[in-house]
Amino acid sequence: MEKTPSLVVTSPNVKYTDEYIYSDYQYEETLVTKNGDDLIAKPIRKTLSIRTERKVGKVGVMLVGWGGNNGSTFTAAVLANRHQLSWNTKNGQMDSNWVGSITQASTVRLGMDEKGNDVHIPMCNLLPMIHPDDLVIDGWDISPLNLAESMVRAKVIDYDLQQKLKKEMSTMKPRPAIYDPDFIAANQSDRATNLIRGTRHEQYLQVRADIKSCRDKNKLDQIIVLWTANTERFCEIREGVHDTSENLERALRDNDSEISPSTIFAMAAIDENCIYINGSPQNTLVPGLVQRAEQRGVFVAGDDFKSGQTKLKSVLVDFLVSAGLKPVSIVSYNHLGNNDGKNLSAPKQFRSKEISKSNVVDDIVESNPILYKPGEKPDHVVVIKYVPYVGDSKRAMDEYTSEILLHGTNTLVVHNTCEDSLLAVPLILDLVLLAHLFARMAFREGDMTTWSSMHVVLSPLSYLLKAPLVPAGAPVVNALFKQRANIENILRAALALHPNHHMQLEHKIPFLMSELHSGALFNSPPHKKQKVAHENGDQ
Ligand SMILES: NC(=O)c1ccc[n+]([C@@H]2O[C@H](COP(=O)([O-])OP(=O)(O)OC[C@H]3O[C@@H](n4cnc5c(N)ncnc54)[C@H](O)[C@@H]3O)[C@@H](O)[C@H]2O)c1
Ligand SMILES: O=P([O-])([O-])O[C@@H]1[C@@H](O)[C@H](O)[C@@H](O)[C@H](O)[C@@H]1O
Repeated sequence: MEKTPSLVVTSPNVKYTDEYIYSDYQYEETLVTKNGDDLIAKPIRKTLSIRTERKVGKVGVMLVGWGGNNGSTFTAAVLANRHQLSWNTKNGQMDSNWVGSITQASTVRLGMDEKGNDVHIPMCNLLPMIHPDDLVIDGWDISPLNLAESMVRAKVIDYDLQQKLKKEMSTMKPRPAIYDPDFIAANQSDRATNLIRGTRHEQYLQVRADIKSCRDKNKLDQIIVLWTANTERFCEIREGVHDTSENLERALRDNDSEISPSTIFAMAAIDENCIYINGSPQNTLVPGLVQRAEQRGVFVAGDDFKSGQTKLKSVLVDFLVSAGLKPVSIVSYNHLGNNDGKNLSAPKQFRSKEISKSNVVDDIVESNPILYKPGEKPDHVVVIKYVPYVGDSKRAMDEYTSEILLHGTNTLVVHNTCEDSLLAVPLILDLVLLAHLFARMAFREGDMTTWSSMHVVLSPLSYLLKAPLVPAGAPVVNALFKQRANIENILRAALALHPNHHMQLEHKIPFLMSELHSGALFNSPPHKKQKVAHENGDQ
């Protein structure tokens, strides 16, 4: 395999030590105030110091729902890439890859070369990240099947590749899990034979013990617990139960029936100092759990992988509205035949998914008061049907109708067929890698003496999630390219690189064009030092 480019930033504002990358970054924003009908814009600038831990350590990912289509496919993908497996199909020999992962298969514009052409770098080469091959995988499932049997059941991986993975995956067996028939569809009961018995508190203790045993057995530095089990119904948030960390803990000890399995897993993860990520739409991360995460400084993220139909929606609606066109009707239909679709065929579980799939246009619509009056929204319908025959091959059909000039209309129709798990699994990898990276970053301003981590609710992961969880009071952003720019620019800031502005003035302003073509631009000294980046490391 060709050597991927490594990156060194030569700037007076970047300092590399053995332990950290330090950057001094000029964070700029424009503050706007309203004065009657006038808008007053005031640019501000803050000099931040950013510190990124270079050591990645040995990391485990513990999947809740490990035996599912996503869990077994994720495991297959990690192993296939680790062993650089190739396999035969009717279309010839196929090689392993991570297509669909932004960290492994997408690039970031780094800058321009001496000819003024853009230079791009793989996202995973910007800052130290876990290598997928090094991930230790473990997890739980209410189904007792080992991972090879789960892979066969999922019918996602090509047959010949399955044969090459079976032996190793047959040694992987999901740990018994927490099952509560009140939270997932009744049609899941036949799988539920691999269970942790006892009260909710006893189950919580067992999950903590599982995490400890995984950590000790594999000598892990960090574990990320990720929910890719079935969609649960929303839990009813109750005062005195879900509202504070203390009440949640008491309610758990009292075996309160409104505490869901996913909330128990999340609480156990947080209490074991493990990052917790919710790949499903239910409201696992109740207020008391977020408070607990804040108290303990443990990172959480959610909800619901943004893999296909919704991801496209967060691009199409952004394109339409930013083009001054007015989406007025959005109908998203899909059918699929996997177990996820079977679980979603139950009304309460579908409702969880309907919510996460429906809110994705709100921020885009609210950004344009020219087109939409306050509170006005497009008609928006979400339909999901379970059709066993098609299996994991989701068939999505969308219709977008927009008003155009002089009340004309434009209707876009999209048909999208895909193996749903092959779209979701790269997102699982990216969620793990990026959550782990953001957890290794710290920030301070001016003469602050202590470093501060990001807020424990990792909203930069919104790009990967349908219904992004954000810190209290923070705005929810769903527009896909704003979300991606958020990730890119945070990674760039950690290297004291300014956001990509795409102005390309070196190709538009004659004197800059001359500097570029004469080579003067490339020979100019780096900009002046803004602040010493702790010359001797962390003090
Ligand atoms: N494209 C996608 O596949 C996609 C996109 C977005 C969200 N999701 C969500 O990801 C989740 C998994 O999707 P999937 O296709 O792998 O579904 P799946 O049904 O194949 O896998 C879910 C697994 O979770 C297990 N399970 C159920 N309840 C459990 C519990 N309490 N503890 C442990 N295990 C439990 C089931 O036995 C099953 O093996 C679903 O909630 C789905 O809505 C999937
Ligand atoms: O990611 P996306 O394609 O918008 O949404 C998908 C739904 O359309 C699908 O029916 C469901 O089974 C998946 O879990 C996923 O949530």
